[in-house]
Amino acid sequence: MAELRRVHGSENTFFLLDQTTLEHQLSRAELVTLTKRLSSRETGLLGGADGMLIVDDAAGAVGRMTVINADGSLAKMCGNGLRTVARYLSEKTGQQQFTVQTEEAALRVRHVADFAAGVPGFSVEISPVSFASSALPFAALGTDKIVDQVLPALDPALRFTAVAVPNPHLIAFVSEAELNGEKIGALGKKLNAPNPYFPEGVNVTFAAIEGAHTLFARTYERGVGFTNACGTGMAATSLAFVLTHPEAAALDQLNTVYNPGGVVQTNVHGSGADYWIELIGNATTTHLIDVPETALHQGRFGGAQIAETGEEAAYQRFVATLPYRDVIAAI
Ligand SMILES: N[C@H](CCC[C@H](N)C(=O)O)C(=O)O
Repeated sequence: MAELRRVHGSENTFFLLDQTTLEHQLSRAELVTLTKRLSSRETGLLGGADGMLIVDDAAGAVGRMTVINADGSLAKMCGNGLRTVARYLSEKTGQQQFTVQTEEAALRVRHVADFAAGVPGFSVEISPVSFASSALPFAALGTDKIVDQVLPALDPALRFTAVAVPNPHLIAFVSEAELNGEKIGALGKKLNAPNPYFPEGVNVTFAAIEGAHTLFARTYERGVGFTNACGTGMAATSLAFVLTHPEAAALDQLNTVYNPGGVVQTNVHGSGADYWIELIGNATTTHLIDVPETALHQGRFGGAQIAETGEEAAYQRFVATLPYRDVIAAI
């Protein structure tokens, strides 16, 4: 039997598979097929998911995380997912503070205080950060760097910031009303279909400034579509917040970022070419799932034995206490 876990950070939901526990590791092609089938919102397991997190061994780190989006594409990073992988590896090894190898970098993670009873918290490093057009990549927008800029090819009025952390993000600060408008969906679809501007796609985040150090963020994700939250998106948006709204945000200060699935805290550090962001939020395991290993190799999960952990009830009690329920209801 192999074990899958269903996990989430701010209800950005994944299946987690530790390849090191298998008799035979799944090939990349097998992982892609399994991810698409498990994640399907129509025919997937437990209502599908936003993708899959694969844990492997890594030299010089406690483990390696690979992220596969629901559509089978590879993601360079996943902030909400990394918190759940950090929790998994923390419980597996007994360590409270360590590094996890990701596609581009070994990132620091640590166990922090619970957000509420039954809602474990983890903090993860988001880096490396780049504004270079080659890092996202973007083209045909008449600029080498996008910081607080109107891009008429995309929208006549919004001011955009684009940053790789290292997965690609395009950010605009908008009114609360525009969080639930058509604009973010249309832009997300356009820039994640074949297009000359972001040839590899881009995660699109719209954020409303709710007050000093406080945002509400919504993301249309590359390889997925709308998600309840995007950790790297909220980290990238916090950096854009510091750079473009110095009256409301600053380096080395905690921000609170509400989202349709809950809330995280962020803290932007560094300067110039060397920013990094702390992302702090829940790391919740909702289900433990036993599946024969041979079935996983074939991309099947019929006959899976599923046990609920009870953590989702605790999480729901926690989010019921959060503000902005009206904003979420209107989305
Ligand atoms: N949800 C993730 C990001 C997934 C990134 C993916 N959609 C891409 O860049 O391809 C997060 O919490 O950071």
